[in-house]
Amino acid sequence: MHVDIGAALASVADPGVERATLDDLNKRVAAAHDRIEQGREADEFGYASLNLPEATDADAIRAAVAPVDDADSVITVGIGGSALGAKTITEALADDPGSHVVLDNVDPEHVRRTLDGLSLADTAINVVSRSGTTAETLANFLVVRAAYEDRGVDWTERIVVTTGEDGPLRALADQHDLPTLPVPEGVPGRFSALSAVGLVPPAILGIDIEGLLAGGRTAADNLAPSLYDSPAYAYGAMAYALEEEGAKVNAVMPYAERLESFGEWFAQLWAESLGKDGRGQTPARALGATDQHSQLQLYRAGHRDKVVTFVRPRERADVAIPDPDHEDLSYLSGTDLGGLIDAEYEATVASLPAADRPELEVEIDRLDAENLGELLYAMEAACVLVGELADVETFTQPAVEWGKNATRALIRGEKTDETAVIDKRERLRIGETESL
Ligand SMILES: O=P(O)(O)OC[C@H]1O[C@](O)(CO)[C@@H](O)[C@@H]1O
Repeated sequence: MHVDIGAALASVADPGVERATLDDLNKRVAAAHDRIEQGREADEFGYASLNLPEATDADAIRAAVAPVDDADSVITVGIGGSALGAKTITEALADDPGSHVVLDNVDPEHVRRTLDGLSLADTAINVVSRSGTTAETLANFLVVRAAYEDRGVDWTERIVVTTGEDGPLRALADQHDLPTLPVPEGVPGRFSALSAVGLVPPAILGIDIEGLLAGGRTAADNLAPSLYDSPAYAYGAMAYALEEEGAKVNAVMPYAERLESFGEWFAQLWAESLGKDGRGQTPARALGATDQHSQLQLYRAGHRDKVVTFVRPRERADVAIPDPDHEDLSYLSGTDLGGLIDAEYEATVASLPAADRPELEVEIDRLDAENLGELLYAMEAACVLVGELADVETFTQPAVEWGKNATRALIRGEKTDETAVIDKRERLRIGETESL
């Protein structure tokens, strides 16, 4: 994996980072690296995330999924970091990405349609919740369990549960003596892709989880006291410096359909870790080449408050473009789709500095287990570095609790501080809808 930060230097971009500023920042990168390494050595809460490639027991995961690894499909019931890592990995690496469906929302129509579309006898259930209490996950699990029972499929024979030591999900697993895996100690969900939290569906679907962990180890080995020696820290330091210069939005634009969910995973990692104390880059999700025809106008000519992060695998599949039978399409003759998307990548990447806008490039050799594991780990390490440089609480997410408390009160019909806010919310309704 390599990162190219040249097009975000102030010499070519606004906002941009002066080389001297970056060199000064590198002194703080060295100190942050020491703090991170100290946290890793002590397996400190949060920093333990960066020990997963060594700490994760791939054999234990394979043993836990053995009873269900003949399944044609997997349904993951989880949300946030308990779903996005597995979703990213299977979308990128599964022979059939459609063999992993993820219920990470409680939209009744979507849940019903998803369950109706599955042969439950051939589908393994992967339930994941670090806390074991998340309402969406527990509600969806109860619905999934009832669907298995309604169709006469013994759900207790088709399930793996990954959860913490306490909570209703752990109690349920113990009650039914279900195969369980522990969530990694001291690792927030968004950092847990390279643990059982992210690796159970890949293991069931025959993906090389050992290769993912090896890639994570490669990225870990490449952490260094200088950003000029570490792709992960180069990315993190430049993203931080760009935010300081006004780049409040980080649009992640992978040029690979199978990395679309990577953008969703990155969004939680970046937003939930760094959105603290009135700061944090807003992660925008884009996809190349598609969003050249959608969001690129804004990235090139909108507010000077963005950096675009391009991600691409160098190796591409060969899909020939048949000779065109119209002279206006003669430019397509002799190339293939891989050549076309790479030309579009080069053109779009260059179009940002051509409009003196910053962009960062992250490149992997190919989309395989090792390279994806390296990419995931590197972005996690970059995020931890930004948290150190920004001096925020990278590993907690207190701001999400208000909504959870309000939801529980509304469901229970209780009057709380939160429901009082809901009741007196400022409204100015325009238009008519039928009142239910
Ligand atoms: O794994 P759990 O405890 O169900 O939490 C799911 C997600 O919800 C959050 O706690 C936010 O509410 C995320 O940090 C986490 O990934």
